[in-house]
Amino acid sequence: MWLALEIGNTRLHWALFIGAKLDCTWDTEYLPESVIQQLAQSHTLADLPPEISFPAPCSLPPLLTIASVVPSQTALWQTYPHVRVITLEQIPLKNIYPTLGIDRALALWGAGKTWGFPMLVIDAGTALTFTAADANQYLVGGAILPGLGLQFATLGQKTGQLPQIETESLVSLPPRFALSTAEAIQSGVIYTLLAGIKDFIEAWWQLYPEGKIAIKGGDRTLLFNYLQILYPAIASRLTVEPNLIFWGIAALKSHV
Ligand SMILES: Nc1ncnc2c1ncn2[C@@H]1O[C@H](COP(=O)(O)OP(=O)(O)O)[C@@H](O)[C@H]1O
Ligand SMILES: CC(C)(COP(=O)(O)O)[C@@H](O)C(=O)NCCC(=O)O
Ligand SMILES: [K+]
Repeated sequence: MWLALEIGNTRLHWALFIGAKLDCTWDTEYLPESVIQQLAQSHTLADLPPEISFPAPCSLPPLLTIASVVPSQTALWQTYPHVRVITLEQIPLKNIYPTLGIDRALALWGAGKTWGFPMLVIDAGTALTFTAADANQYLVGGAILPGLGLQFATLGQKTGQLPQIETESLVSLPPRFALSTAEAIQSGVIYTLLAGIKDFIEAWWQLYPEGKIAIKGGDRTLLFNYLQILYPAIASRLTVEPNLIFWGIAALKSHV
């Protein structure tokens, strides 16, 4: 049994593996150093700090594997006794550049190993990223832009009169030409984000007409639902899967 931890820019994503089998996954907030120390000293479920919200009714896995794009958080978690931090060199993709995010590399590897290459992964997380590899598992490249939550947060924080829009408050598509401030922000951010995603997907299919696409990240469901309404032909070729990074980690385990 082993634990995997993906550290994103908003929160922590956990997975419990039994051998190579992904048993369960869950998310938590960032945890303070005191909780990490408590986790390190825990031997049974009863000792566990409640913040971990560990779901398995059994003894604690000794090994923790971390994939992080937040250096300050990596440093914090390195105090855990049996920790393994995944680095880019361990990922068999070719043509990767040294500062590529480990989350992007792992998600692409996990998706490609599962469904095949060419593969494009869209990560609708804190940042929204596109990351693609060709049939020979060469990184084609990608793009990074502010994610849905970050676009709303930036408008709320860097202007004098705009309210903060919460992504949880979004349900149906806003009117395109809005007559209130809140809906005008929603319209601007959502329709341009979806048009941008559509444009990247079309460019991907220009390059690789049979190229596969997977979407992950905290805003995946919301964006996928909107895509189904606006661009159903595109949505029908997308696979929604939150655990691509953990699949990537599992695929590495058998590789190294
Ligand atoms: N419980 C939640 N806590 C935080 N963000 C959430 C939650 N549920 C959905 N989200 C959405 O997920 C996005 C962050 O994506 P996520 O993939 O979790 O982040 P990261 O991996 O970058 O830490 C935010 O923009 C937010 O809209
Ligand atoms: C682009 C990211 C910030 C995405 O992080 P996330 O939104 O998943 O927390 C992360 O993958 C990162 O820091 N990448 C390094 C730069 C690059 O990939 O080129
Ligand atoms: K991520």
